[in-house]
Amino acid sequence: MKDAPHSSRRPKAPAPAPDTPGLAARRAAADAVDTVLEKGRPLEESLERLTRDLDERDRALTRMIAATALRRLGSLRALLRTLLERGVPDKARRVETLLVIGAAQILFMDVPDHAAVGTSVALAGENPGTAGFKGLVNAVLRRIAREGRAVLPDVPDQPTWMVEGWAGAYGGEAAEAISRALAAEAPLDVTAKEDAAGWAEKLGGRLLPTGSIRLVDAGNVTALPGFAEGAWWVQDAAAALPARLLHAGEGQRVADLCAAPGGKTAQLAVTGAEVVALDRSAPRLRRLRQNLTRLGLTADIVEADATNWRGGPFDGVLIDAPCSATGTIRRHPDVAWTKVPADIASLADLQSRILAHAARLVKPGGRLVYSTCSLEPEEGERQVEAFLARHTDFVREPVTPGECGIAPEWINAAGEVRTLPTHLPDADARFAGLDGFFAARLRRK
Ligand SMILES: C[S@@+](CC[C@H](N)C(=O)[O-])C[C@H]1O[C@@H](n2cnc3c(N)ncnc32)[C@H](O)[C@@H]1O
Repeated sequence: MKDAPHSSRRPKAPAPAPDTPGLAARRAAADAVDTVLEKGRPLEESLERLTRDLDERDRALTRMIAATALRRLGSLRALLRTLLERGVPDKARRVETLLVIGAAQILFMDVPDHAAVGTSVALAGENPGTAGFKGLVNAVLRRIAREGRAVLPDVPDQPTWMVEGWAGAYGGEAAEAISRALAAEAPLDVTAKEDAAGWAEKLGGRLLPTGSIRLVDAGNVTALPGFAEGAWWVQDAAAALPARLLHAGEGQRVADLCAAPGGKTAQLAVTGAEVVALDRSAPRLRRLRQNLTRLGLTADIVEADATNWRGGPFDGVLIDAPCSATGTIRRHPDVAWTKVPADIASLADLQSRILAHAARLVKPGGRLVYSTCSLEPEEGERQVEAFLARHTDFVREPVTPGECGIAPEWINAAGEVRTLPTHLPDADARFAGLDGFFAARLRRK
């Protein structure tokens, strides 16, 4: 296809009527995608601000469009490169965003093509810098609507450096499969305070071998049975494993050193152990407090830095360390585009400082569980190797197959948990997958 003329001589297009159906949602979605890509800000944060004045339906539509566009950005950008001889105009990056959100709706969402095309064209017309590209947006999106998914290049949806890193860690074929799995939407997993089987039935979900409950097409989470009364909380099935590995219980004192917003603190509190929930972020601790209140659980909440906090000693310490979160791209597709390789190195440095300090808080004979929701070995396997080389008073306590419902293929040769988005396959793709998590259990001699 030839690019439409990039005319700047055209008269400025009139602003569309503010009540064009669905236009506000698309504008917010485009703004959210721009904020993620240009400022590196998390999608959730942008959505909260940009959808404040929208009704519930439009908020959901905005979220779905922005998330789908970011989830499939690699192949959508490749598609645009094949369709635009001269590429996306450099001075009008917004044009690319309007094409990407339009194509995401046409190819991956249940939205009438004319609505996807019309709204992107209307948004192009709103801005003097993009109004000259209305014809191009219209022509490209109409062609995509005509040709459908057949024209989509089969390339990874995440940045090349990321996928190459996974190929180095897991092999080329596995990396391709991980990349594909991360481009799928994740199911909703929840952890029940008690009676997981009963709640699985009441929620119409599946009880997984690990004890988590998996739901698909769940809709508004807060409207589900048991939410208001605090019977369960949202937590990916893989994210629920590290706290279980501590085997905390009554009579024990345990510390959750990177605790907010409290998914793992809640798991530890349910066991009857005395729990210190520490985090350095006050706003995130506010969410932790709200979550524990809803669940009717208690913990000693501490705002402090885990690299120098004085406390303990504890029978068990959990470090769910701050990380690149590349294992959660199914749920947070912005992560693929807000992280750069240098982030991995600086996060690895923080992780090793937290680990080194946490070692001092563990009683002799006590356990230390270190976890990250990252696929990067620098934040998992390498981190633990380096820790053990420096701390000869700690040894690995290998995870055994079947323990906590953990499948043998989720355990590496060293006895650490390494889940991948390709794990827990299912004939019904909506039920498949796990977040990519790493968890090692260590014991102080
Ligand atoms: C992966 S999140 C924890 C998620 C939490 N464990 C859960 O299951 O809900 C990492 C947390 O580490 C906190 N954090 C980052 N650096 C920290 C530090 N130096 N000391 C304490 N907490 C820190 C962040 O504020 C963030 O809440």
